[in-house]
Amino acid sequence: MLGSVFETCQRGLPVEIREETFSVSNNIISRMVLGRRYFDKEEGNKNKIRLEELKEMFEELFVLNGVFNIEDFIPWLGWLDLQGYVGRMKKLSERLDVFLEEVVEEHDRRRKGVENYVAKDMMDVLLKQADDPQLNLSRIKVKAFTLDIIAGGTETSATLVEWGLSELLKKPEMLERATKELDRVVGRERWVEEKDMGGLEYVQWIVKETMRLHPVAPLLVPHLSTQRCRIAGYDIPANTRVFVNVWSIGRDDQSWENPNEFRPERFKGSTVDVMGRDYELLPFGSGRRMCPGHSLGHKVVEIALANLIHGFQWKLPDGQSPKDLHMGEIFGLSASRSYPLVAMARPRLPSHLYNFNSSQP
Ligand code: HEM
Repeated sequence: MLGSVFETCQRGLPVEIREETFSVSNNIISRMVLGRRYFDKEEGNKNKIRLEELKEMFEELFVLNGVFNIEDFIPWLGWLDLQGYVGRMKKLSERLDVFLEEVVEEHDRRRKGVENYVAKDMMDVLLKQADDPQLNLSRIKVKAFTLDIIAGGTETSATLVEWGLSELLKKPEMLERATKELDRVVGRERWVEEKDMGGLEYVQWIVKETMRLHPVAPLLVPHLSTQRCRIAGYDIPANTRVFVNVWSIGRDDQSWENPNEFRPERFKGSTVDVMGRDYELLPFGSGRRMCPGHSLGHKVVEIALANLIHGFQWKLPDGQSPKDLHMGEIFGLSASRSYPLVAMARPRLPSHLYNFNSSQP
């Protein structure tokens, strides 16, 4: 990501932040789950799918997961598909399946005939489990599980880093404070590493504040009550579909002072965290069904944002002032920016640090 941003600014071009953040989070998750990068920015690599195409499919997936589909509530209207969502879902599912089939087949070929094959990635592990008939893990379940993890781990982190940088571009004094902290803790001779994060208090506050104002799943994922219960005076019968509005909870003036303002310092001396224990801040949900990737996702967002701030001086393109930067969001399962963030970057570290070896699989 850093090498790609560097190349773009060397050419004097504005950086499309989302392209970069999507690419980095997707590469991380794809190498963990599928064993290699399956996606490429460039066209024409026959072993890889165009990243742009995947991004477009995931955006559609998140929009369709969040839409209000009339037939979910009035099932007898189902055959009409009044809003056309079901048709879109089927089309998308076919497109995603082509990719997933290819991945499963590649993994199957690799394992075939190899005695005591040692799993190299998550899909290998799943396919090995699927060999056991007692587990009832069909091929379709392996594909569904894989899709959940890739989609859950890509869109979310990418969206948050884009929001974080947007907020900082709106408040240049905060960007400056974060840059100074990075210079003090990391210095200008290297990139930020995971072990540095403990000392980067202000950057950590920025990430928490971004998650408070821009929870990527504003209504979490729909839940179902298993038993009858009463919350804040409301009776909720068993088997009720429940939405938890973490977007509103994060902006509730009973819990937060000046809730609509982006103010990372509010976390100074506060023990409120994002791990599901503090109900006023629930970007990953809470309890049994909270995000299983929360620890990874949190780290990816922190390290990606920290390095973007550390490695580059950022400003909005000519003619755009911070107050003009539009902060509207799209409503879907995830709340991303309605207008992608575009910004100008200038390298601020010694030039040899931008020489990246991109030979990783
Ligand atoms: C900063 C990044 C991330 C954020 C903000 C985030 C947020 C969330 C939220 C809010 C939920 C729903 C929880 C609920 O309804 O209570 C969720 C579920 C889920 N997330 Fe994440 N997530 C992130 C990263 C990841 C990563 C990296 C992975 C995979 C490695 C992942 C995989 C999943 C899966 C599979 C679920 C569904 C869990 C279930 O239904 O039991 N997420 N995530």
